[in-house]
Amino acid sequence: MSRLIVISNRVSVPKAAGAAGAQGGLAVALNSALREHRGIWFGWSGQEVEEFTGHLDMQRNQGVTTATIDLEPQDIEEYYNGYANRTLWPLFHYRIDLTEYDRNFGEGYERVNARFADSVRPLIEPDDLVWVHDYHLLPLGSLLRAKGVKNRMGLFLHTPWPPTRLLVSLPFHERLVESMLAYNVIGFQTEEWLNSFLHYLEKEMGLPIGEDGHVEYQGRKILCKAFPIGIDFKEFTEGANSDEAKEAHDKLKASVRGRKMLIGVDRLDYSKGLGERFESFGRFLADNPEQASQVVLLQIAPPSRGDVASYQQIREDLERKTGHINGAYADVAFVPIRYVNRGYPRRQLAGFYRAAEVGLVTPLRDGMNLVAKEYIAAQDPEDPGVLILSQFAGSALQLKDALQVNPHSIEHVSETIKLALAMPLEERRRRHEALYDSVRDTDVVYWREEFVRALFGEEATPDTRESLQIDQTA
Ligand SMILES: O=P(O)(O)OC[C@H]1O[C@H](O[C@H]2O[C@H](CO)[C@@H](O)[C@H](O)[C@H]2O)[C@H](O)[C@@H](O)[C@@H]1O
Ligand SMILES: O=c1ccn([C@@H]2O[C@H](COP(=O)(O)OP(=O)(O)O)[C@@H](O)[C@H]2O)c(=O)[nH]1
Repeated sequence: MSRLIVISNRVSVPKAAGAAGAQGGLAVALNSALREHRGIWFGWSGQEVEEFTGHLDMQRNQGVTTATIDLEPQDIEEYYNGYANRTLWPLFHYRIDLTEYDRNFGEGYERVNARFADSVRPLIEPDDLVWVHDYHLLPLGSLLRAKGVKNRMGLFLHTPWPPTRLLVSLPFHERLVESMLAYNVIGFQTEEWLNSFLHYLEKEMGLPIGEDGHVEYQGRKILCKAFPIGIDFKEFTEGANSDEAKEAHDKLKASVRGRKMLIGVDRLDYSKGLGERFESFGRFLADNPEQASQVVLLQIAPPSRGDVASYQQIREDLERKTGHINGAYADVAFVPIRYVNRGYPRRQLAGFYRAAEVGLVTPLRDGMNLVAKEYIAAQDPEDPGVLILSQFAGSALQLKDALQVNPHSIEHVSETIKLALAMPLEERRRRHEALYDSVRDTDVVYWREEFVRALFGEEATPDTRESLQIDQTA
């Protein structure tokens, strides 16, 4: 019977969890996918050990078996802080101004990918499906192939894939992309990132692209396809109806004392457009003085990747901007921006989302953005809030009934805040209904089933599909 072996940099075991909510959407989505499957989730524990031993820590938590390894300080510096978060992350988010090309980072990246391959290899049985996640582990599939793994293997990239003109600024880009072609399936969040990847294969490698998204390389067929990720709709909406969510809602509502509220929830990351968002809110206050004391922005921003300088800078920048706006518009009993540097459990977040008249999701570039979907799922359908969504988030391709904005345009976002706050109930309901249906129908279960189905490929049989609980009628 086939099992699913999921491999990602970060594994959501209590030991690795850190502050509530600081793990981001990948951990949230995979936890939910793994609960449904027999199988193993393998990755880094998030812990540091003086010297790498390869020791596997196996645990079973809430129905999910995890296997984790600890990494040594040089690994974390060169692989996680270095190549993953100072080279690939900014490059994949179109920020070549922040991208650092340090050869040591590349070496650390290859070393840690080799360590992942050595450690996970003994766990893989002949019938297993192997599902690798994200930019930390692009070459892992080819390293496993070199170790004799013949299983079907898939890669899902949670971030954007950059245009070819940007990607070619990466030294050894050819080697990186070629290593990805060891997978049987390569998945992206949206058609936009998929098309950028196919463009690279065509223009830089001269590979013909089949109409169905198949690429032929060295006699093998690789399926390249978009699989937009969703939220765990069932779990989230159950949580949104919990006492914890209601309490969080009521407390927050009481604290704003009749004022309208906008909410932002983002890891403290420059890709999330927080600086531009604060400036836009400041512009709204300046342009609408009659509303300036009647509107509050709650920004929840748990710190992320704090060892990387660009993340320290964004933190300083936001503190300065918050101080500036609050200094200008606060009075003794009121501050317009509540800027909170900590994470909250999702049940409480659900209560916060529901208490806010406007969800402000304005990344400059984002693979998907699950917060946008959670905001919709948390609303009261009778009196829903309005989602303002960046046109550069992957989720914008699905959430067409949101008020879409260009987050770089301070004026546009400021005007859209005004529009959202004044939107009549009927229009709010109409937009929400369409958004809600989309969030419900393309949830994380749908995403997982679609990807696993593709991973099975032509070898899927009713028996193996049943063993992975794939909908037999789909
Ligand atoms: O593990 P960290 O370094 O703390 O970062 C957290 C995660 O951030 C990124 O999340 C992405 O995945 C989401 C779910 O698919 C998607 O909605 C979002 O747009 C992406 O930014 C990163 O890709 C993950 O690997 C990290 O675990
Ligand atoms: O205080 C917080 C902040 C965020 N999150 C969760 O972290 C995820 C963020 O995912 P998203 O795709 O929006 O962005 P990412 O951080 O993965 O780039 C969402 O499920 C949020 O509910 C959370 O649980 N608590």
